[in-house]
Amino acid sequence: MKRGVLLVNLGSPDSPEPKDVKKYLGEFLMDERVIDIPYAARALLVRGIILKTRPKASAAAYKKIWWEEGSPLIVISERLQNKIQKQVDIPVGLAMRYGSMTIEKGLQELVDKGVEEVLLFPLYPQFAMATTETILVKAEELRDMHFPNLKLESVPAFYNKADYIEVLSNSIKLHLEGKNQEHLLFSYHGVPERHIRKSDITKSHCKIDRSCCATPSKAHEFCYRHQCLEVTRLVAEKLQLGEGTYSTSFQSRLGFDPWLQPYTDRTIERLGKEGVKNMAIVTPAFVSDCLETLEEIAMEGQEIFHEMGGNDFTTIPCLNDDDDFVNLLSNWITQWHKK
Ligand SMILES: C=CC1=C(C)c2cc3[nH]c(cc4nc(cc5[nH]c(cc1n2)c(C)c5CCC(=O)O)C(CCC(=O)O)=C4C)c(C)c3C=C
Ligand SMILES: [Fe+2]
Ligand SMILES: [Fe+2]
Repeated sequence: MKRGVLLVNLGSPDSPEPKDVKKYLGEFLMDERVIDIPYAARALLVRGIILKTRPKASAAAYKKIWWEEGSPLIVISERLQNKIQKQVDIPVGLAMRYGSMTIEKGLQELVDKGVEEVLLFPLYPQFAMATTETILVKAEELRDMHFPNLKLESVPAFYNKADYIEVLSNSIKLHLEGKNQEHLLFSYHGVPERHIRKSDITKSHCKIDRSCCATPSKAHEFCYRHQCLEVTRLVAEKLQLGEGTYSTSFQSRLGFDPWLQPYTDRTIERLGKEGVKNMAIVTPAFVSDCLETLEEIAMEGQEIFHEMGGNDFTTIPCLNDDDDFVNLLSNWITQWHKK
């Protein structure tokens, strides 16, 4: 069987104009795995409330980070794809879960190259229903509708793979050289707490308390919170970070439901108030820099820190198309191809 790979990331609007942002947010937020409430309530919330105001504000934020070549997330994902393609012998496609670079087009391009078996590669280190799961479900739906003979496999969450932790830790170390930060904050994209309970395959383990994510359980294969806390723990171990010099928080909450805590903006505020003058922040839920890292963290986060009296605020870039990350993903793809 001829094999190929489809890298899949989240997606971005076609442009930072409010009409394109509205179209993109409409598709994204109407996904039942992102806003997981019944269809009628979701439509009312998204089309009746969120899309009336958010596109203008989001478009203004996108304008601040947009590159000449396009959305950073898309441009970086394309660079990653091109570099991986140079290292592996099978076709490597790229698609986005939302927006114009659809998974359907990505699968079609691979099929046109004669591919009969596709390795779906969600570009997320941690599993979440709003990211990995929605990609896999969408790809299966498309296969059943348009490509009935195509075989699909997928790469599981890679948050705890030793070689990934090594590449991430080395990148953090490199970007912190000579920085002397007092605190390193690991900020992950948040999700509503309800998502964690829904993904708990044991239906009883996840209590979102101090101990559940540290107590071994089958639930952890699909527990976003456990997987984020593990990345922090493993990197801290590798870099020998001292107790109290690092912590974990969750960013980008939307709406009024409780999301995973502590929240990043409040944590930055607290650190500044406590007298921390020099902090750094890393965002390991994202493999590519995007709106949430370039604007929410590097711009807004920095502003909060300075307002609270902080001085140096270092934002560590995502792994993007760094050579070590390219080598890592290419190795995994080659291993799969040879199996
Ligand atoms: C209920 C809403 C949302 C959930 C749940 C959610 C989960 C989630 N998202 C990412 C990664 C990204 N999200 C990005 C932008 C973004 N996310 C939401 C909402 C939810 N995300 C919104 C409304 C937006 C758009 C921007 C805004 O209006 O604030 C991005 C950036 C995209 C870009 O174009 O740069 C990424 C990446 C993860 C990993 C995740 C769950 C783990
Ligand atoms: Fe998001
Ligand atoms: Fe847990």
